[in-house]
This record gives sequence, structure tokens and C-alpha cells, in this order.
Amino acid sequence: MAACTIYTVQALNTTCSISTPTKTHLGFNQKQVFFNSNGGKGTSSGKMRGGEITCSGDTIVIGLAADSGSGKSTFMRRLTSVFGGAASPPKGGNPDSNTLISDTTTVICLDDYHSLDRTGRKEKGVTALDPRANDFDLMYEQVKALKDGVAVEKPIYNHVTGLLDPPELIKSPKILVIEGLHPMYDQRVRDLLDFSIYLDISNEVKFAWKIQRDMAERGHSLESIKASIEARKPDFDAYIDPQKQYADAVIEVLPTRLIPDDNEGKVLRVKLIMKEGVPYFNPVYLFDEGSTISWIPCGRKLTCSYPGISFSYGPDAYFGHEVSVLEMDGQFDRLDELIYVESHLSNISTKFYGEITQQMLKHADFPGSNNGTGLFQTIVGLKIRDLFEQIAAKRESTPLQSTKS
Ligand SMILES: Nc1ncnc2c1ncn2[C@@H]1O[C@H](COP(=O)(O)OP(=O)(O)OP(=O)(O)O)[C@@H](O)[C@H]1O
Ligand SMILES: O=C(CO)[C@H](O)[C@H](O)COP(=O)(O)O
Repeated sequence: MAACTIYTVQALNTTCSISTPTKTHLGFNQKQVFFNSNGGKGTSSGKMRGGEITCSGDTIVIGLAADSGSGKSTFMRRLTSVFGGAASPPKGGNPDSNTLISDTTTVICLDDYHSLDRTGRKEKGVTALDPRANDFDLMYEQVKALKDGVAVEKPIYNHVTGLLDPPELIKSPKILVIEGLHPMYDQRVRDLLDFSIYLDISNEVKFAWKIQRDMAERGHSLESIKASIEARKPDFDAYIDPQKQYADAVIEVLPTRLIPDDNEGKVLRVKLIMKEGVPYFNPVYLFDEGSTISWIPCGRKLTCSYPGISFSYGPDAYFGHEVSVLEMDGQFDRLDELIYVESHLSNISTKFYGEITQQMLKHADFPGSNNGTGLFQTIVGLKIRDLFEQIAAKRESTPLQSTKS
């Protein structure tokens, strides 16, 4: 970049460097820059000519990958709740928007980067999981712009009509969460992530959840649910599942081992797999960091009806990475007694004693609140808050520095 002059602009705590040897662009207003849904970079006023701009914002970007029906929305509700304030779609916008905005967080759904609508996919014979049905160039441009503090006009994929609706304006938030099928698929997007999570739901459990939701709430038949799972499986295995190797934390949901040959999928064994050495992320541990522990907490302080509860913790390897794994099998009878378990966990990034229990009680009606899915989603939410606060503190002491490493 030639003769780069740095101007601080008013909007969004963002600093933009403008590569111009003269000061003729001083009138440029960063608020007017959009990355439009054709992937182009432009200004609404036309004042910006000739120069290249590079902005460095304060936004941290979190990626959440999972198949459809794997609990992403539930996780997002737990995460935004940790930051306080309610999350809602952009005010006055498209009622079918997939975006959720709260004071601190903006959650965008990567389905909005489908390049083929429902009919287009049908005609070409590709599923939504296939990279050919998604526009990764635009995803990269827009996530980068938001990370850099620049607003974008993001397309909307309408799940009701199956069409691509006119774009919506998304402003750069403090925390941007990109959730969906492919947040870690494209290396350029992956490199923008400050933290990444993969929800790994085993086939048996995914099937049980999908039946519960799509039969009960959406009126689908058992046969059509089975057929849709089967049709998605090859692309899921090829394009979605491999992303877990890149995740900083994986929540793996499996059938219980406490009930022999259980096929109901109600009692779950859930693992929280936490990568070691991730900046600003200290894995949670049980009793003694780095040791291997098995713990049955049932007894005087924790009521457990059949089949009971068991925890385990220890070091392991995951796709060649050193990880710590915390596992919970079984379910809680009484959520208020969760405080007993919480008090034996360390590095949980709570701000006060009992914060996990309080969060779980607050959302007792969310699916998974009585088992490891809710517990570990809540813990990951607290770890993300901690990561955000550490990065913000570091930026305050050393402005304009990259924080990833
Ligand atoms: N932890 C859980 N325990 C039990 N059931 C769950 C859990 N999480 C999700 N489910 C079930 O799965 C369904 C889908 O959950 P959710 O809507 O959060 O997933 P999603 O990944 O956002 O789905 P989609 O992408 O299709 O909108 C819920 O309606 C519920 O039936
Ligand atoms: O895997 C999905 C992600 O949520 C959806 O199936 C995908 O977005 C396609 O949408 P639709 O079901 O509207 O055709």
C-alpha cells in the first residue's frame, strides 16, 4: 500500500487506513461504505475514488457450525442471554430475516449466502450443503467487512418461500456470530474467526430430535424425515462434518451409556472437547487440571433418579490436536442442585458464584436444560464472553494490533 495515511473516522470505533498520497479523501465518511450483495465495494456518496481503504474494527467473530436441527438456535439464545438483553430481528425489516441483533451481539445465519434458491438447487440437483449452492466469496467479503467495522448489505435466504429476498443492512457489532452449515469450510472465512464451535450431534440423536420437531411442530411424516436425513447424509459427510477438525470447542452429543441398548435418545452423553493453546481460551476442568477423573456426583448433595449421572474429565487427542474433554452422561432431576456440580468445575469464566446455575434456571424451558447440552452450551457462552472481554482489554492497552495470536 503506497504512502498510507491513517485517518480515524467517527463511526463504529473503527480506524480506516486510506492509501492515498494526498489528503483529498478527508471528506470520506465511513458510515457510507457498504459491501453490497453483489460482492462489490462502494460508497453511497461517490466521494471515495482511487484510494484503497483498509479498516480495522473491534468486532470479534465467532463461528458456530452444525447441521440443520442440531440445536444452533437454542445455543444462540443461551449465548446472547449471557451478554444480557433480548435478541431480535432487525427492526422494521423483512419479517423472515434470519438475523438476530442484541446490544452486544449480531447473529447472522449463513443460509443467507445460499447462491441457489430452493428451485435452483432442485434444478441443479444439489443440496444446500453443497458448496456449489453457496457464495463463499460474498460470505468472506462481508464477514471481513463486518469484522473491520464496515456495514454490509447482506442477502436474505427466505426459509418460508425458499427464495432469495432483497438484502438487509447489517452494521458491525461488538460480537458477530456466524452460524450455519459452513462457517469453517472456506479457509478465508475460517481465518477471520476468533473462536469456533462445532455442534456434533450423533446420527441417532439427530434423528430423535428431528422426529420430535418435524413431526410434532411441522407436520412431516416419519418416512419423509428419514428420507430427508438420508438425502443429506453424503453431503453432510463430505462438507459439514469435516469442519469439526478446525473447531476450538466441539460439543458432541451421543446416546447414553447408562442405559444398556438405549434407543429412545432422551438421556444423553455429552462431551465438551476443548482445544489446548487457543488464544484467550482456558479449557474448563474438573477437580484437577490435566488429570483423568471419573465422578459420580449423586448422593447427599445431588438428587439423581434412574439412570443417574456420571462425569469424566481428562486430556485426549482430537484430529491431532491436544484437547481436554469434559463429559456428562445422564440428566439432572433438580436444576437448583446444579450448583453442586458447578462448584467442582474450574476455569468456568463466571462473574459470580452460581452464575451457570442461574443461567440454566433462567432458561429451564429450553431443550437440553436438564443435561450436558444445556450445561456445556452455557459454559461455552461464558467462555466467549471472557474471550471478548480479554480481547477488548488487550485492544485498549495496545490499540490497532491484531489479536488472533
Ligand atoms: N439440547 C437439546 N436437547 C433435546 N432436544 C434438542 C436440543 N437442542 C435442540 N433440540 C431439538 O432439536 C430441534 C432443533 O433445535 P434448534 O431449532 O435449536 O436447531 P437448529 O440447528 O437451529 O435448527 P435449524 O437450523 O433447522 O433451524 C428443537 O426443536 C428440539 O426439538
Ligand atoms: O440445511 C439447511 C440449513 O438450515 C436448510 O435445509 C437450507 O438452508 C435449505 O433451506 P430449505 O429447507 O428452506 O430449502
